[in-house]
Amino acid sequence: MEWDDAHVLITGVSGFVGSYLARNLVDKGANVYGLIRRRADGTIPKNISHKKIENAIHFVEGSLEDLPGLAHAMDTAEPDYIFHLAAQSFVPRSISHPLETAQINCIGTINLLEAVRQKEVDPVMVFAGTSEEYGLVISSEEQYASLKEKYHTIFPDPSRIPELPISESNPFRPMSPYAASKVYGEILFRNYYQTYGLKGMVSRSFNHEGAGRGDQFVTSVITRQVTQLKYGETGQISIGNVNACRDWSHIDDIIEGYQIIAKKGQHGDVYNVGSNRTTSVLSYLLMSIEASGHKVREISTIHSDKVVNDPLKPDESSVFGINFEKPKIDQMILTDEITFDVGDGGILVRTDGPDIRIRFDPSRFRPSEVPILFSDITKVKKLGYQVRYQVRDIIRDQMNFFMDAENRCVLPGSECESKSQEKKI
Ligand SMILES: C[C@H]1O[C@H](OP(=O)(O)OP(=O)(O)OC[C@H]2O[C@@H](n3cnc4c(=O)[nH]c(N)nc43)[C@H](O)[C@@H]2O)[C@@H](O)[C@@H](O)C1=O
Repeated sequence: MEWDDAHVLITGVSGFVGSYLARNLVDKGANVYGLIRRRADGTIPKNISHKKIENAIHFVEGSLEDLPGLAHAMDTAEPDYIFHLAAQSFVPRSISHPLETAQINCIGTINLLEAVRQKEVDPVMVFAGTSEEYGLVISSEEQYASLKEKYHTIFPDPSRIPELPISESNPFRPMSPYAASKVYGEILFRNYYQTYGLKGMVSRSFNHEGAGRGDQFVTSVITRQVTQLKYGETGQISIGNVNACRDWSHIDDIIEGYQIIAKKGQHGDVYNVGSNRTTSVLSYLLMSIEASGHKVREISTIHSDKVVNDPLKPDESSVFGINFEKPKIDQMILTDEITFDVGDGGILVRTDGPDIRIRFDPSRFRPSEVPILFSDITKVKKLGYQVRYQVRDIIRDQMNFFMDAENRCVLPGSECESKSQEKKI
């Protein structure tokens, strides 16, 4: 894709996605401008120094909450393209800090659009929307009945069951302040196109992961702990809801998706970007254990008597009327043949090496949960999008990242933390 000499402004350039996208666009010859908050201590964000792009991009100091600063960024960058990635993106944080989330994700987005409108620049803009906007997706009649009992009302009522895979016309049922803030942002983006003619498009990206993914997200939570276990730095793995199923993509696929939408998408339109598969948190964990060198033979719950032999055995039976490759344990979770809850205490994993103990940590369970995400990506594929990576590729990259002891370290104030201090400019 041609990016030579294009001026590209990225909000959230120091984040996980922003830094991958910036590296990729620099390699393709773009002039990349990154909106970045002023850092009193003059340090370079870790994601930027890891990607070795501190001298390859132009930093524009500013924040989404500061409209004059954003207007200045337009003058400096004169953008042909804007990727609006900056956000408070951690769902539990939005539950504990809803106002902060709204300030950054809602007010920040309208500030950006206002800066573009008032400055009369004319960039093509891509908004990082999310599969969380779909939120509560109905996967079976039984699940629908139990959700009705729990929430009393499901709005809007499903027009088909299962509502899977999720296409762009699925209804919004956001389940967190984060998800609601993204619905606001995307509708505003589309509204600014309809009302003012701003060339905004929306990528509804499903979960995307890779080396350097934020510490708090489940794929990093898992691969870090599995690596720590390998090095004898921990005795067990702590986790929350292992039944949740996600459509995990490799970050390198998702950043191509953003670019394809920018170059080939229709202004004012919306595109799912995902991998058209779904995998449980439990499978991600078991696959990570296998990636660390131990074949998984059997799992059994600690405080109850649920047992599954050979849980990662490939299964190609159809679920939701769709044939797709998944492990046996996911077939069981997706058809409600088995579910795990806090009362089970955890899971003992028998491998061809040591037994591994997984503890269910009640503080990691969410008060409102999105049970399943599984994308229909027909629309973005028509623009040329392709899924190149499997879930095991993501796990491999994350495990390799955590093989480096500095990357594994998260304990504040510890010796390894001081060694991994961000570089000074
Ligand atoms: C597309 C979307 O993708 C991300 O949102 P997310 O799906 O909430 O991502 P996550 O990695 O925090 O959780 C995934 C699942 O994993 C379960 N889970 C179990 N145990 C732990 C656990 O210990 N930690 C976490 N974080 N999750 C756990 C948790 O309950 C949930 O069901 C963000 O990028 C968001 O910005 C976004 O837009």
